[in-house]
Amino acid sequence: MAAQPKTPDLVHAKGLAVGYGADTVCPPVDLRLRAGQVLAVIGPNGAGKSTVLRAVLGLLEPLGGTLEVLGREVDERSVDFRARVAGVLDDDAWFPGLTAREHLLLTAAGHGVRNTSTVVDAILETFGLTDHQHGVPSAMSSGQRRRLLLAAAFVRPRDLLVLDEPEARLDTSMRHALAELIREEAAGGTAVLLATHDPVLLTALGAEAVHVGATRCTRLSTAKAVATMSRD
Ligand SMILES: Nc1ncnc2c1ncn2[C@@H]1O[C@H](COP(=O)(O)OP(=O)(O)OP(=O)(O)O)[C@@H](O)[C@H]1O
Repeated sequence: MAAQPKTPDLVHAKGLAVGYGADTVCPPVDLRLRAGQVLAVIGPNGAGKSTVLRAVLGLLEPLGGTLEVLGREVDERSVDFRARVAGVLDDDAWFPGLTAREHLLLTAAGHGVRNTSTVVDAILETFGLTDHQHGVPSAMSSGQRRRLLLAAAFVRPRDLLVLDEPEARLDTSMRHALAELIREEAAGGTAVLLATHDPVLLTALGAEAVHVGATRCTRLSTAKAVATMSRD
C-alpha cells in the first residue's frame, strides 16, 4: 500500500518564547496544528494567550524557539501569508465612514472573492447582522461589532483561522452558532487556533488545548482542559 502523504503542520512552534521588549510573558510553548484541526490555547487572564496568537499572526517577533506557519517562518507581509491566514484579535479597527456591509464587501473583494454581494449577504445572515448592515460600526453594540469582526474573517478565504476569545461579548445563541461555524471550518480543512475562556465552547469543539501556565505550557485533552479551566 502506498504511504499516505504526511499532512504538513500549518502551525509548528517549538519552545516558542513570546513577550514584549526583551521580556517573555509565559513559559515556552509548543504548538502543532494541522489542516482540519482545532487547537485551543487556555490559561488565566494575563497568562500570555493573546501574545502567543499575536506571534503566530506575525504581529510580534518570537523572542526564542522556532515558529513556522504554513511551513515557513512567519512573514505577515507575504502575499501567501495574508491570503491564507485570517485572524480576529480583540481590537476594533474600523473605517469611520463605512457601513458594516461595506467593510465586509471591502474585505471580500480585497481577498479576491467572487460574487462578493452574495457571499456578504450570506455572512451577514449567519452572524445576525442583516438588519444592521447599513449602520456604521460606531453605532453598533459591542456584541454586534464583535460579530462583524468575526464575519470579516469568515468572508474571506483562509487555511488558518486564528481567533482570540471569539466568544467574548457574544450572546448564548451566537456562541452556539460560533461553535457550529468553527466545527464546519475544521470539517472543510481549515486549521483553527483559538484562545478561549469558555469550557462550553471547548467541549462543543472537542478540541485539544495548550494550557499556558505559570511554569510550563502543557498540551491537554478536551476533558483535562475543561477541568483545568475550572481551576484557573
Ligand atoms: N503591548 C504590551 N506591552 C507590554 N506588555 C503587554 C502588552 N500586552 C500585554 N502585555 C502583558 O503580557 C501579559 C500577557 O498578556 P496577554 O494579553 O497575552 O494575556 P492573555 O492570556 O491573553 O490574557 P486574557 O485572558 O486576560 O486575555 C500580561 O501580563 C500583559 O500585561
